[in-house]
Amino acid sequence: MTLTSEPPAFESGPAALAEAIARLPAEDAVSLPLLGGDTVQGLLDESSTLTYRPATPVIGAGERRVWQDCEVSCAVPREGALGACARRLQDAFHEAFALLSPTPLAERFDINDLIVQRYPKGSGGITPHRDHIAYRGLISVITLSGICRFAVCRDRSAAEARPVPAPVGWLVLMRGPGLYGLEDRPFHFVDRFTEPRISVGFRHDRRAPDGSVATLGLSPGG
Ligand SMILES: O=C(O)CCC(=O)C(=O)O
Ligand SMILES: [Fe+2]
Repeated sequence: MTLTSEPPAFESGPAALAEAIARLPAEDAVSLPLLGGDTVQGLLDESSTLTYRPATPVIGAGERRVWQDCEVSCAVPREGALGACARRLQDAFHEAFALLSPTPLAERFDINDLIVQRYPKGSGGITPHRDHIAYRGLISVITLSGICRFAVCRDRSAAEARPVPAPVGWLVLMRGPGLYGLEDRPFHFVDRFTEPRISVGFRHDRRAPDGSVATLGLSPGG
């Protein structure tokens, strides 16, 4: 039986996370350093053991079409390093929420959706899109390796693209519906893969049955 992994240390504390969250109504997405090299390596090691499938290359129809050029793994074990990172992130967000008044999110928020994405060098990335409406509150993406451009933009044509730094170990934090009572979702995209890249996304999916990664990840009696 595998032991549940220890939670990682974060390079940004609750105050820095709170400050980042408070900027989201105006900026749509912000980023900050989160994980040191050893932690990133542990997550990379685990990510290399997962099973991947090609992302559906085209989703949506007509003008709403989105192209995706990556592999995805949604089968992330809850008891490993990625699960421990999700739990730590969830706790850190709640510590940050407690520092902010009014509260940024007046609804349940737990991280119950983990996805690892692998993009080859030269990938077409993911064209401008909005994340699914079921992903509420805060959307987190941590870069584990590689280089690309992550940008927020005004529409599907990538108008007014504004890059959000996403170096290895950094958290890109994007607002999801419900944050500060805002229900719209920012358009964003990833492109310019000058190196292969691996990212991990942490989200709250309103459609998921009750039970966050935090609860699911606990070993019996733990
Ligand atoms: O890999 C990333 O940085 C996240 C890309 C994205 O926007 C998504 O998967 O919805
Ligand atoms: Fe997205």
